[in-house]
Parts: sequence; C-alpha cells; structure tokens
Amino acid sequence: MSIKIAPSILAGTFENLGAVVEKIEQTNAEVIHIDVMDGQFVPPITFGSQMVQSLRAYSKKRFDVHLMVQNPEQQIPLFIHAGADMISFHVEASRHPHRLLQQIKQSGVKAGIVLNPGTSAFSVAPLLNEVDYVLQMSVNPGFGGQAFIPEVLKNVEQLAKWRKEEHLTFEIEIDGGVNEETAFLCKQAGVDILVAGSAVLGTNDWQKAIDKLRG
Ligand SMILES: O=C(CO)[C@@H](O)[C@H](O)COP(=O)(O)O
Ligand SMILES: [Fe+2]
Repeated sequence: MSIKIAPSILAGTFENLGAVVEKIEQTNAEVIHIDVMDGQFVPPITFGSQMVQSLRAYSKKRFDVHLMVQNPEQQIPLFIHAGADMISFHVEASRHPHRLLQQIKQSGVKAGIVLNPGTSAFSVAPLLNEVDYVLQMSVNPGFGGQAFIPEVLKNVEQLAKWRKEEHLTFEIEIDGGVNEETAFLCKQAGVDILVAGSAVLGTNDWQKAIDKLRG
C-alpha cells in the first residue's frame, strides 16, 4: 500500500482558510487534516463544525477531522453533519470510546482513535477490531511546528504487529513533526498516512514538499 499524505491546515493562514484548502486541492495529497481544538483538552481554540462545513465547498478531498476536545461525544454528530470523511478523537478524552467508534461508523464516516505520545498502544488494544484507523501523535497535541518524538515509533511497531498477527485492516496515521527524515522512519515502522503541517504549508512549493515526504 502506498503512503498517503495529509497536509494540516493548522499551518495555514487562518484569515483565509478557504484559499488554503483550495491550494491543497491543487496537489496530489489524498487527505486534508483538520485540527479541532477546544481550549480545554489543549490550550488553543481553532475552529468548529461550521468552519468545516464552509470549507467543504473548496475541496473534494477526504476531510480528516482530528478532534482535540474534552467531550468528543458532543461534537461528533456536528462534524458528521459538516461533511467530515474521517473523524478521530483522543482515547484520553473519552469515557466510552467503543460506543463512539460505532456511532461514527454507523453514519458512514471512517472512525479513528488518537493516542498521545505518553499513552501506551495497549490502551487501544481492545478497540482495534472497531477502528478504521489509529492516529499516533508524535508531538504533544495543541501546536504545530514541534519536534518529532521518536519513542512513539514503538507504539506504531506494536500496532503494526497486532494488525498483522490478527489480520486486521486498520490504517496507522502519524501526526506531528513529520518531515523528510522522520517520514522515512514512520514508513519503516508501518505508518500508512503522514500528517504534515509545517513540512508542507511552511514551504513555497507544496507539491514538491509532498513528493519529498512520499520519498
Ligand atoms: O494535531 C496537530 C497538533 O496538535 C497537528 O496536526 C499539527 O498540525 C502538525 O503540525 P506539524 O508538526 O506537522 O507542523
Ligand atoms: Fe492533528
């Protein structure tokens, strides 16, 4: 399976996110990564479902909504309605992750569970039958432009091992500090989807940056 690239609009200019999404649409990236932050689970507040609904008009690519929010159960129906294709929430923020994953999938949206760098892969082991993807954070969530934490690759390797042994089909996505060098390590460990904020949107040729990440 070839690697998918998910540019993150968090690294874009917030005064015109429509133009940012439109510009990603011109590249061959498979997915657009959308970081939703509520000022509680993480300090910053970014945007909500209405913004995502408005951005929908600018792209036909898959919208990958990464919920960094304290009460994902409250937000999920709104993002389904807004046109998300993939929705993930943090295992650290959820009381009933199994039920929430089922809820997302029942609406025809791909369901993902997210792990912070300090969380063990074992904490999502009972959910692996239910998930479409696992998002491993490779920085502490809340901010773009941070350095990749290489220790998280142990989680990725463990997830890839379980996937193989148990003939599961979930994808592994990684998020934070992904650049040309760290992308190589991620692919070796078993990652399928690379999220990249600054490594793509921080350059003046987004397609070239995407090509470099594919390697
Ligand atoms: O979820 C997050 C940050 O919390 C990410 O999606 C960032 O947007 C990644 O940015 P870079 O580390 O690639 O600059
Ligand atoms: Fe993210």
